Amino acid sequence: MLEVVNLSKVYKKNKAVDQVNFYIEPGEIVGLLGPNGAGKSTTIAMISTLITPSAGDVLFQNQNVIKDPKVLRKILGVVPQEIALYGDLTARENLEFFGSMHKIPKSRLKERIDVVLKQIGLENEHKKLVKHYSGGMKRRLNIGVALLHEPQYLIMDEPTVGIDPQSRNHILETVKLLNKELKTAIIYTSHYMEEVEYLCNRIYIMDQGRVIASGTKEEIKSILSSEKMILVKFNQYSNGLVHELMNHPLLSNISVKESEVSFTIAKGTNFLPMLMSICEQHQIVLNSFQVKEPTLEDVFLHLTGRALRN
Ligand SMILES: Nc1ncnc2c1ncn2[C@@H]1O[C@H](COP(=O)(O)OP(=O)(O)OP(=O)(O)O)[C@@H](O)[C@H]1O
Repeated sequence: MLEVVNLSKVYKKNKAVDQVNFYIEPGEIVGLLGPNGAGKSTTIAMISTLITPSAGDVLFQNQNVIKDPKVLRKILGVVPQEIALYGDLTARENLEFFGSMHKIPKSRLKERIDVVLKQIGLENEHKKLVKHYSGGMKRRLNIGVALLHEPQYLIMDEPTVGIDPQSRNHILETVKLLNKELKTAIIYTSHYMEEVEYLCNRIYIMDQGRVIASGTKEEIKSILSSEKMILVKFNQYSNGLVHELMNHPLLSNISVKESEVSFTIAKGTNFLPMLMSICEQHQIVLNSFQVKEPTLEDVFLHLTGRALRN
């Protein structure tokens, strides 16, 4: 098990990471979800022993890896957020270079490179210079580099930022496959809640350096179990009606998108008749009234009063 205990990083007065605790067991996919600046990358950099914590510990099988990172480096692969590749080399040459840095013996490295190129779907593109790759292909190769030494644990820092949908799907499926077939444990950071919801067994939601919620998807969503989420659509946008809903004492977490309004309300409240009469006052037609399942985004909004994506 890999574990972080009361991990903190302070830059001058800014607490980038503030007493974060979490763990990942072998074979799990754990999500680290949070908006830009939440502290995900800093947490990962500390686990990867790239930066030194201001306080707290990183433990692998109860051994402190900050003091002695050798064991961890053998079993951990890290996919950084920034693309770290050489544009004037081909994919194969990049893998050869990074493989030699990991001190993988030459005979074994060739075999590993062939396997990795297949895993990342670049087996037919390995002779191209990386500077001629699309953004998505570079992202895939960035992942390949981290897979060369067959890590049991893999950390992926926002691996799908800024790429085309096809490459994004390929990366999501690669993550699933690595976990299913090789039992690789994966820490997946993202601010795309749908990715984390799709991939992860357990999730930690971070905001402003702290973990503000954690558990399985179901456990996290049950934070909202005393409330129901409602989405209503009107025939047109009305300033007066929106103003009235915003100030309604029974509603919270109101979000308005043109003529659609979503909000939460205590379970057991029959709001429909009240809404009909508000619509009548403002001469607006209610086109639909839908009770929806909470998402991780809704939980984040509930806990912080802000949307996950900015
Ligand atoms: N080297 C640094 N010096 C000073 N402040 C830093 C440094 N690195 C990060 N920070 C600050 O720490 C906070 C957390 O940043 P971090 O990059 O860990 O967040 P994040 O959740 O990974 O965000 P993103 O999704 O944008 O990568 C931010 O306020 C950031 O400005």
